[in-house]
Amino acid sequence: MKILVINPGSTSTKVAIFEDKELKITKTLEHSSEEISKYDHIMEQIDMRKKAIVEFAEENGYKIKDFDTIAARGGILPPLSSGTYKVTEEMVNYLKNETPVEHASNLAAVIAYEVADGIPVYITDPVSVDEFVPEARISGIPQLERKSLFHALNMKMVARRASEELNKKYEDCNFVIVHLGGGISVGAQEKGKMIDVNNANDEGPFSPERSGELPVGDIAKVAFSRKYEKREMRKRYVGKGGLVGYLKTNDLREALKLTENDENAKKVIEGMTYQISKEIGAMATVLKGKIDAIIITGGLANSEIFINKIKERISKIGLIMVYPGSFEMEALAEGAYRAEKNIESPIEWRKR
Ligand SMILES: Nc1ncnc2c1ncn2[C@@H]1O[C@H](COP(=O)(O)OP(=O)(O)O)[C@@H](O)[C@H]1O
Ligand SMILES: CCCC(=O)OP(=O)(O)O
Repeated sequence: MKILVINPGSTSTKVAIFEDKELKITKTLEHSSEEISKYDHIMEQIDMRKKAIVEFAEENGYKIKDFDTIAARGGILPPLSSGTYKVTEEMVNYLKNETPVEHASNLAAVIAYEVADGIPVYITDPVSVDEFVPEARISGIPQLERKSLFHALNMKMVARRASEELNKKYEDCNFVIVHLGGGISVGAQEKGKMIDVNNANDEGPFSPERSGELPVGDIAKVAFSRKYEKREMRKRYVGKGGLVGYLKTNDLREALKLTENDENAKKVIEGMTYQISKEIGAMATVLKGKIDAIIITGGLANSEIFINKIKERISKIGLIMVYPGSFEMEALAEGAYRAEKNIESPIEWRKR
C-alpha cells in the first residue's frame, strides 16, 4: 500500500512516502518567518504548500493518483477523542470556513482532500484532541474555558515509545510530555489520557514564533488602545511572538548562533528554557509528582545545548527521556494503514 503523508507545521511542511509501514522517503521544507508573514490568513497558504507537496511526489517518481491513501495532520476541529478519522467534505468545509483558530495543521486535510480526487484521506490524533479533567477547564473567569490544543499526534506516539522502553503498559504510565516545535506543548498524561496541557497557541512558554502566556492587564490595554488592527495584534503573539519577536528568527539554530556574541540573545534563550522548565514543574504537580518520566521531543530537542539548560532545572523531578524530532509521519501513516486494512475502523466525524 502506497501512502502519502502530509504534515504542515508553523515553521515547516513535512512530507513522506510510505510503502505499507516502511518509510521510503521523507523531506522537511522549512519556512522562514519572512515567508510565512506574507500571508494574512492560513488558507492563503494552500497553493504554496500544495505546490511543495506535489513537487515532492513528482521528484520521487510518483503522481498523486499512484497513492492508495493520503494521511494528513489533523487540524483544529471541535474537541474530539484520540483516534483516526476519515476526511469528508463536511470536515474540509469546517476547517476552511468555521474553525475558531487559524493554524497550519488546518491546511493538511484541506490540501489532501483537494489533491486526492477520490483517494481516501485520514487524519489521526488532531491538534484538538481533548481529554481534560474538569478542573483543567477552569480559566479564572467564568466566560472563558481553557482549550485543549496541542501536539497530540507526536506526544501520544512518543509516550508509546517511552512506555515500551520502560517495559510498562502505555495505559499504566504517567508522563509529563514536552513537545518543542514551532509551537510548544507541555502536558500531563495520566494513564494514557492528556488530562491537562497548555494551549500551544496562546498559553504556556514562549516558542520559536509564539508569545505563550502574557500579562493579561497589559494586553487588554494594548488591545483597547487600537494601536494595532486585529490581524496585526494576533500576529504579535502567534507568528511574530517568541524568538521571532525577540531575535527576528524562528530557527533555534540561528538564535543559538546569536548567543555567541549577543547578550540579549543569551537572555532570551535563558528566559525560554526557564519558562519551559517552569511549565514542566507545573505539570508534574498535576500528576501529584507520580511520574514515570518527563519526555522531551520536537525539533528544538535536537539541540543538546538547549536541552541541557532545561535538564539543569528539572533533573530533580524525575527520569528524563529525550526523543529529538518527531514520530508524526510514522503515526499518520500507521493510522491510515490500519484504517485501509480494516485493522481499526476510522471514527466517523460529524460537526456537533
Ligand atoms: N538540529 C537542530 N538544532 C536546533 N534546533 C532545530 C534543529 N532542527 C530543527 N530545529 C528547530 O526546531 C523548530 C521546528 O521544530 P518542528 O518540530 O519541526 O516544528 P513544526 O513542525 O512546528 O514546524 C525550529 O525552531 C527549528 O529551528
Ligand atoms: C496549535 C498546536 C499545534 C502546534 O503548535 O503545532 P506547530 O508546532 O506545528 O505549529
